[in-house]
Amino acid sequence: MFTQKATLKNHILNEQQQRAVQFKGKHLLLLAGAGTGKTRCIVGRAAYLIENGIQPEKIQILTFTKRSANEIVERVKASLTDNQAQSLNGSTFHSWCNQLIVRYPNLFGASNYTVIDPDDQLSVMKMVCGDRIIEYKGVRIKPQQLLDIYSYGRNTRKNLTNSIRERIYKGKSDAETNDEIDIIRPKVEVLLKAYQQKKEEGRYLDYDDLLLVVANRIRNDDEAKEILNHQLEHLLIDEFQDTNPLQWYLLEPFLDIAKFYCVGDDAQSIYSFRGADYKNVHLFSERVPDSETYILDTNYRSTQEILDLSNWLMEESPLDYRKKLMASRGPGIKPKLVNVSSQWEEANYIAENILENFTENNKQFADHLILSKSTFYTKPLQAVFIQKKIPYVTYGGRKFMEAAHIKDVVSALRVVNNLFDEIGWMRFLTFWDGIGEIKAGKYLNKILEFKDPIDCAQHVGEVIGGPEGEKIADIYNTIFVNSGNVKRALQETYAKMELSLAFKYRKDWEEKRKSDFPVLEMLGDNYASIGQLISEGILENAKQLNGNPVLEGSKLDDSEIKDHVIISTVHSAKGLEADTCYVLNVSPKVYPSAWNLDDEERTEEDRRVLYVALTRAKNELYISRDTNSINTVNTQPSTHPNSKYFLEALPDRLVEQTINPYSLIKPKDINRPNKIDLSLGMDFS
Ligand SMILES: Nc1ncnc2c1ncn2[C@@H]1O[C@H](COP(=O)(O)OP(=O)(O)OP(=O)(O)O)[C@@H](O)[C@H]1O
Repeated sequence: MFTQKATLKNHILNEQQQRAVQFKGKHLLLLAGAGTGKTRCIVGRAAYLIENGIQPEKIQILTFTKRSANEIVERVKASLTDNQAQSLNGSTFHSWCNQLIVRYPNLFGASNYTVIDPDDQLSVMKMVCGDRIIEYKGVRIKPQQLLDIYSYGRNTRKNLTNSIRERIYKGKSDAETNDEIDIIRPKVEVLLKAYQQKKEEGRYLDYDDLLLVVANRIRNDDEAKEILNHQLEHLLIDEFQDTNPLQWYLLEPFLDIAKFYCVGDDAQSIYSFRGADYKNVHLFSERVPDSETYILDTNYRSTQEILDLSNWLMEESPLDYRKKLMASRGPGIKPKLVNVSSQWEEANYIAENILENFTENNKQFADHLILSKSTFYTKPLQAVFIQKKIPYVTYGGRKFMEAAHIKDVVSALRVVNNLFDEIGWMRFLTFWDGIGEIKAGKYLNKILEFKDPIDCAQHVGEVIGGPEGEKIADIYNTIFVNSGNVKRALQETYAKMELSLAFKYRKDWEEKRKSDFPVLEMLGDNYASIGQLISEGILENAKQLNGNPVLEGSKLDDSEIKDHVIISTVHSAKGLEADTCYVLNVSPKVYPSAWNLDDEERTEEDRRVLYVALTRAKNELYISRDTNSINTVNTQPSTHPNSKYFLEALPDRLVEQTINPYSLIKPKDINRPNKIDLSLGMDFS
């Protein structure tokens, strides 16, 4: 019987939510609008299952970011007593597959493989392009784009021709594009096959491989199904609208193993560029026998004014989202549409507004969330915040394990973990002064002839020779001896590399990088083996390490523990909410993007991006836009019928329109432009 205590302790549920949490059938799709309590239902469902006797380790929560996985698991733990949910597992798709591979190395046949991150993938692809210079020169596509085509094809399960069309030609299908694709397709094929070959030789798994390795095994091997059948009972999947065909290919065979609890909102699908297919939501009942669909439609986050604007935006769409959110909280303040004339002006008005809220309105910095389509656009804002001493963090930056100095140290561990890890060796060897790529390549050829790590430990010093050889052999041996104690291995390695690291990164060693190594050692303490650190650590964002947050760009960040404003891309803001939200640059040519105008699907995705942004606000919503671009549209409405600017037909009643009160006074110009003479200024004699 369902225990009221657990669910009521931390989250009150309405009738619809209660019914969803206590679902008795086999598979459920919980289809719900923004702020209607989807996260609350996932948390409640996990708590409900555990309270009703399901072992927590047989429940797997799948989310799109590590952050939301952690948040959900923490909330489940907090809602139960006696550490009941201690072993509950929440992870991303990649991380989950990786855990399965690590747990069953023989079953999945991937022991001794090294997981490579996007930077490493690029290194491999660059090597391939260097080896296949004729094909590479013939395609005029950058190595990163080749990887995009490859990953897009695998994630969407589209063929090479269509993947090239989508990634390189933005979906255009005119005759000219067809001819071009026909010419480059065979060369791209050669390069991608060489990339696959290179992965095979180095025993590398890229992120997509993790999913494919697990999916193919479970699909084709009854023994694998049988084993997992005993391990797993419930799969709780968040943001189901963002799953892509590859993820569905992975999930589908699990329908026989576990009960699915999928939660999603088709109006918040914003990942089609990564191959997400929100039709996974629409096709759910067809694809999943024994499934039911429940709906949640009462919004608890925002006031009705904020929802009226969000509802209007979706009603304007040619697609029928059938979403009309009603606020349980009732009316509040109208959203403000602030017209600014430059990015700096926008940044200043937001900063002033936040400071005013902080000093006069009793709000905290953490009550403010700033949303932008791109991180790049937020740079002036960050500069103004630094200048005005407003504490902030950014979401959507470089991850801890991807920082160069961390990768240097980890490369030493990688080569001990996998003797054939060419990328690891190249990084580790070239780290040392006096060893360039050519020398490193020569050493590598010899190193690859070693039989095993012991052979390598004994002879690597001779292969390299000189003091460098001694250092490398010393580090290799130290790690080898300490391979059962990851923290120790990291400590020793760092101690032996510290001087060289300090020299290599002398520009910002003290201020930025040095303090990351205690963090790396703490990270190491969480892993039982070096292999696990490498494969999982590369996937995990160390941002929330042992509850000690780490700043983007990898520095330990004190302000995270204190009060701070969050500056986030809309894509990283899924699931976030704040009292006051500022949505930056809601201008023509941005919503939708100028280059998406002739593509309805992309335009609609931009609409959903804006919808996600607007629905983050609880009480106050500020939307800013650049007056210069508005003028362009307003003066030419008839010549630009396809401008499709989302706010073009915005009814006055939905917003309060203001000119930035902090705006710089504009100089008064004359009406008609003067002519200029460009033949002046040069003496041709
Ligand atoms: N039954 C309820 N009573 C009171 N508050 C609720 C209830 N359900 C949800 N809320 C609150 O509403 C807000 C939104 O809930 P939640 O984050 O679970 O929604 P969501 O559907 O996951 O949102 P989104 O998809 O937009 O991120 C939260 O502040 C949550 O605490």
